[in-house]
Amino acid sequence: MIRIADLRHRLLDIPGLAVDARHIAVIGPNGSGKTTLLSVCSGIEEPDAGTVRLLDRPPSAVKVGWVGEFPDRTLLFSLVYDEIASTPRFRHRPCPETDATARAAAEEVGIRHLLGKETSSLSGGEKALVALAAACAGDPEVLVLDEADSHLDAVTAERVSRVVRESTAAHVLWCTQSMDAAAAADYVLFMEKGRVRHHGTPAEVFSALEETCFYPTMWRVCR
Ligand SMILES: Nc1ncnc2c1ncn2[C@@H]1O[C@H](COP(=O)(O)OP(=O)(O)OP(=O)(O)O)[C@@H](O)[C@H]1O
Repeated sequence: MIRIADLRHRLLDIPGLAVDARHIAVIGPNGSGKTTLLSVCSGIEEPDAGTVRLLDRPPSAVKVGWVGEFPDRTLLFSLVYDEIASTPRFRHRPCPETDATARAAAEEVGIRHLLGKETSSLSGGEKALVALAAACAGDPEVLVLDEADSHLDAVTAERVSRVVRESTAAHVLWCTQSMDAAAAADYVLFMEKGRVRHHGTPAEVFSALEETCFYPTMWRVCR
């Protein structure tokens, strides 16, 4: 369960919200506060006021895997292997376990062939996959993806969706500009000007957005 109460942070103004769904898509116009909400829910930023609880705990007490919109800005290490291994290393896991975890995460995301490469030599999409592998290597309880699909071709985006579907995370908070991807979520939050304007199942939320550019293309085609 994700619970938000009296949350105010910069433009965010969310009086109350309780979501008991696994795959939650966060959508809305540019500048509506999606990244800000994800940052607060991940514990990256402390809210100015109010509370966020993930699994009945503050975000700082939850294992959160974060995949940002611009992996260029968040990858810390020069080697792909070290980037993925950094997650278990930061948790002081023993070396053999760290090695096995890093290799398994790379395998899961389909980038084992990149393990020996320099992160600076990767494409944008490859960097996003490395960031996802590093997030998965932490065995996250909550996985947060901020437009992680924005640099990916359709096949790679599907691979990311599969990894996310198969992850053991109790919640996946996924901000996306792909309304077709959001339509496949269990729950959708539509943000506007810092507020959650609509929330519910994809059918509930998109029925309110039918005349806007936020209506999924696949649904429009199939109507
Ligand atoms: N560190 C910051 N300090 C002050 N204002 C900020 C900061 N980060 C974001 N903002 C402002 O908060 C608003 C919401 O930004 P945010 O990145 O959360 O929107 P978004 O919905 O994720 O947008 P996009 O779809 O363009 O990524 C924007 O107007 C932005 O300028």
